[in-house]
Parts: sequence; C-alpha cells; structure tokens
Amino acid sequence: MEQLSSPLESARFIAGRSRDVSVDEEGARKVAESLFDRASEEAFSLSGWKALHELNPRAASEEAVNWVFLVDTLNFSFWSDSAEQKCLVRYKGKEYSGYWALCAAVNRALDDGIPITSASYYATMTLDQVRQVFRSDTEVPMPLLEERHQVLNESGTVLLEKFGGSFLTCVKKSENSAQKLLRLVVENFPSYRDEAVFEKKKVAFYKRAQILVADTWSVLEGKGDGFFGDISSLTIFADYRIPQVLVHLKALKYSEDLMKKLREGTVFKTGDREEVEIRGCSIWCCNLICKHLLEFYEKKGQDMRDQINAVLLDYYLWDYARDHREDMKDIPFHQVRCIYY
Ligand SMILES: Nc1nc2c(c(CN[C@H]3C=C[C@H](O)[C@@H]3O)cn2[C@@H]2O[C@H](COP(=O)(O)O)[C@@H](O)[C@H]2O)c(=O)[nH]1
Repeated sequence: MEQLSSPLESARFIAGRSRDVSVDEEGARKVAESLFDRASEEAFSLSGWKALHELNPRAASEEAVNWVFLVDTLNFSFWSDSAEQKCLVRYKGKEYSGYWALCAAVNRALDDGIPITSASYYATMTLDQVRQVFRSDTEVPMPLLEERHQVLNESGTVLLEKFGGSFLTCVKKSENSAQKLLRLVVENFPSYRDEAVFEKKKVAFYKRAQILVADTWSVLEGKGDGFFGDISSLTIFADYRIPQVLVHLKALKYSEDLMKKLREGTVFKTGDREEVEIRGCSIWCCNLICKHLLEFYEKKGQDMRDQINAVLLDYYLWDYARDHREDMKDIPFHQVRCIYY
C-alpha cells in the first residue's frame, strides 16, 4: 500500500477527497486577516510557551527536555464522558483540567520527590504508582490510565535502551532537523505512530510526535540543540480542539450528517472516515491560513517566515480554544478514545 508519510501530503490527499468535512477558503482567508495584527504579539511567539503557561518548565535544561518528553508521551485523550463530571488536579492553589491536569500532576509528583520525568523510574512504574501520580482531585479519574501505564513503560524502556535514558540524546541525533527528529521519534517510539488508512492509502498525522518536536523547540527557546532550521515544515497538531475552533471560526465546515452524529455524542474509532477527514482537513485548513498570513505580510514588504509557522498558529488557536470554551459550547468536538491525541 502506498504510504503518504508526511502529514502535509496526507492532509492534501484527504482534503481533496473529503465528503463530510470541507475547508472554507474564504473563511480561512478571513481568519488569517483577523490574525494579522496578532501575529507580531507574544501570544503568537515562541516566548509565549513559557510566558503564558505557568506549568511549563522555565529552564532550557536537559531536565526540562525530559519533562517535555514525558508530558507529550501522555498528551492524549483528556475529554471526559460527561462534561459536568471531569478529572481535576489541584496544584499550588489552582484547579486544572484536561491537558493542564496532566502537567499539574507531573509537577505535583516532582514536588513530592517522585522522579516521574526519569526514564529509569517510569520504565518500571507499576499501574498502582501511575494511578497515584495521576490521581484526580474529583471522583472522575484521568481517562485511559491503563494505556498511560503501558505507554510509560514502553517509552521509558526505549529511552533507556536506545538513548541513554535522556530524550536530549535523541534531540542531538536529529542534528537540528525537525523532520529528522520527527522520524527518530516515530521509528523508535511505537505509541507515537499516529497513522490511518484513507481510500486505500496510508496517511499519517503524527500529532504527538510533531508536538514533541515543537515543545522541544519551545523549551530550548529555539537555540542550541533546540534550533531547527526546518521548524516551519511541521504542520499543526491534529487533536480534538483545533478542529472545533476552526469550525467556530468558520474556516472548516461539517456536513449536516456529521454535525448530527457529533451532536448526538457519537464516539468514533481511530481510523473512522469521519475522524480522518476532520483531522486531515484541519491540517490543510491551517496550512492555508499560514499561507495567507505570510502573503499579507509579504504584500507589506515583510518576510515573516521566522515569526509565522504552523506551530505558532497551532499554539495560538489552541490557547484561543481554551479561553473561548463558553463561546464554543455549541460546536461539538469529535470524540475518539485513543493514545494518539
Ligand atoms: N493542537 C494542539 N493540541 C494540544 C496542545 C496541547 C497543549 N500543548 C501546548 C499548550 C500550551 C503549551 O504551549 C503546550 O505546548 C494539548 N493538546 C491536545 O489538546 C487536547 C486536550 O485539550 P483539553 O481537553 O482542552 O485540555 C488533547 O488532544 C491534547 O493532546 C497544543 O498546543 N496544540
């Protein structure tokens, strides 16, 4: 079977054959226009990764890189079965949900002297220890704890056996190439192999692998081992929040039939046609938004290729989705229980 290995090529292929999801070209252009003035602000910059998010590491150290690897290895499936009841983690007087609950639990464990970011620890962690470290402060546990246990043992073992127990060793092997680091991660860590079959072709989204490269770039502040000359070759990270915000911003459209299924709370399976179309069209849509943004600046004689890329657009849209939960409550997000996003 033909393998469309790059997420961008996969997205192009899917968008060209999608039935229930479509990119609204005019809508995408309008989103780019609305972002034009924001693109030079902190919310749209590499420094925002630390400045705007108190749970992210402050340092640009090997320990911080291993924090990122642990978190992105577990960066999946936080949506709760019922919106009212969800997993919450209280940390330093604040309550965190979703992805941030994961980060809060990691920082809580480190404060309690548990070496949760050390591969030698999580390679042999027991399920009970996972339940304890990632415990919720409500009755609702974090989803997929058994899968998180399995993924931790597997990734920790690979990191010990192939990279001396540190993800920084893997980063150094990439020789400042984002695409090479992406390939190293997908080839060595099975849980990052986020792929599907669409119209008899193998397509790839690599959501956690791409966000791992992006977060490594961010935590190392784009310098030294964290400098990637080809960082702009990454796509956005096809999770369940970006599609939701793109529909909210009218850059992406769902068919009536798909909208009905989403509103009924249908839980899709990994690889279902609807899921693949939603993720592929989201990537393609954001590629278009980036293109328009760069063209708008070019018309003003400004080359913004170092300031505007899919990574920074993604971070901006993801934070926007977080901050506009209320406004977006009528736009359903697609539900899949998986370890890929
Ligand atoms: N596309 C994209 N998806 C992202 C992230 C993040 C957090 N990362 C950055 C955010 C701030 C820091 O700068 C981190 O670097 C989590 N997710 C996904 O969202 C979902 C969780 O959502 P909710 O249930 O609402 O917490 C889940 O699929 C999770 O995998 C991102 O940035 N982009």
